[in-house]
Amino acid sequence: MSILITNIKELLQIRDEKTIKVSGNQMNELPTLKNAYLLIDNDTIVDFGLMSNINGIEADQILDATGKMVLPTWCDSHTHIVYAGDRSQEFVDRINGLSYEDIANRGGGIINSAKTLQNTSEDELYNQSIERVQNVMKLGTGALEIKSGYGLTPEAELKMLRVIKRIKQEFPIKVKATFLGAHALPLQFKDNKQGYLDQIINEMLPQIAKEGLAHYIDIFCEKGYFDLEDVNQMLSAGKQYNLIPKIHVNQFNAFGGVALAVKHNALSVDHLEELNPEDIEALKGSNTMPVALPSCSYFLSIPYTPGRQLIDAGLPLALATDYNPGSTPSGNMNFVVSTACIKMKLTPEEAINAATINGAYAMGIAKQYGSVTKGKKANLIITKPLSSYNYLPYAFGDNHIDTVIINGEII
Ligand SMILES: N=CN[C@@H](CCC(=O)O)C(=O)O
Ligand SMILES: [Zn+2]
Repeated sequence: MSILITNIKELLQIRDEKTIKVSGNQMNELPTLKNAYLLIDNDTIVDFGLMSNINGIEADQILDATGKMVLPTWCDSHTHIVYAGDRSQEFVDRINGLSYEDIANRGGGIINSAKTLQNTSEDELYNQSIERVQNVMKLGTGALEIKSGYGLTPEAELKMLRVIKRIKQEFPIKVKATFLGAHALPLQFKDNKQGYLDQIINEMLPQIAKEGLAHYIDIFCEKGYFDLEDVNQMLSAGKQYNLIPKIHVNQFNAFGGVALAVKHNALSVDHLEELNPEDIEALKGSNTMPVALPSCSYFLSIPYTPGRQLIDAGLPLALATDYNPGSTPSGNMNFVVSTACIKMKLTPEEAINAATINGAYAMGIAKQYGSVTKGKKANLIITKPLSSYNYLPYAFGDNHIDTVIINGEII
């Protein structure tokens, strides 16, 4: 099956196969082609160019993109999209004055979601999760990193990871799984943190490795959750099973987690709402991608990651949703891109780079996703007719998407 997209007003994010991330000033460059065509063969982008050179190209299906933009689908490198139930009551509690921390301290928060998930069957968890996956695909997301971490027992963590595996097998969207056993301390280990870490290391990790259920390992490095010593222990244990680190760090407090993650050669450091000059220094010259989650800042009314400062320091930046029931009940990457421009002062070029090629890098898939490149997967958004690509982040909250193609399939 081949698809030819013709008369594209502007084809965005065209790159050669060597570009796997963009940093600093390069982030403000978005290579494009005006009045273009693009040819898909099965699941792959095989050709693109100017309409004036289209002569003789044929295909099974023609899509006319007059007035429309075509760009790579979003790569959402940080989600918790597999969860059970919701926490809308906690949302109301926060409106009425409780803080996120107050709610966690009285047994709500992550522990609340874990309780619900433990009492939900694997099939039911799958059904609730795929509804969200189908929605984000329609919103233009073509790749998803998905974390465990709402199980907090060996059975429930494995249940989450098996659901992620099933999603990976059943849907055209690219999925990468991350094991986040160290997301919070379960109540039964309230006074025995090492006991829980031992359970992760001795019971969960070997089984996860045996079933090939995860690619990455994560830990919530935060006051009241897990400290630097725990991070060391967890990331070293993960390494024994070839799990690459991607960590939650600096959401509420900055105390050296970024440098430690870099020392462990983490693929990404995510959140960074609190950032010290030492953190920026630690990231310079590393292979670690800083990831901002602006919808989380929006929803919790916490500071936005100082993305401008990171980019101005010559660093790369990726954007992701953090889709989860507690701090970000939304998987809309279009909103993330708008919010990064409006609140973090990224330019549209920087935000699009951060949500495509750099997002792909932050989930280890940049060789096949994140740009319009011959040989890469045919994951594309065709917009409605737009005056320019600036209109995408500018007119926030509206749906500007006409068609989504994932793995060569029209969604
Ligand atoms: N910060 C830690 N984990 C999630 C949210 C956890 C929750 O409230 O359920 C996050 O990335 O924001
Ligand atoms: Zn998260």
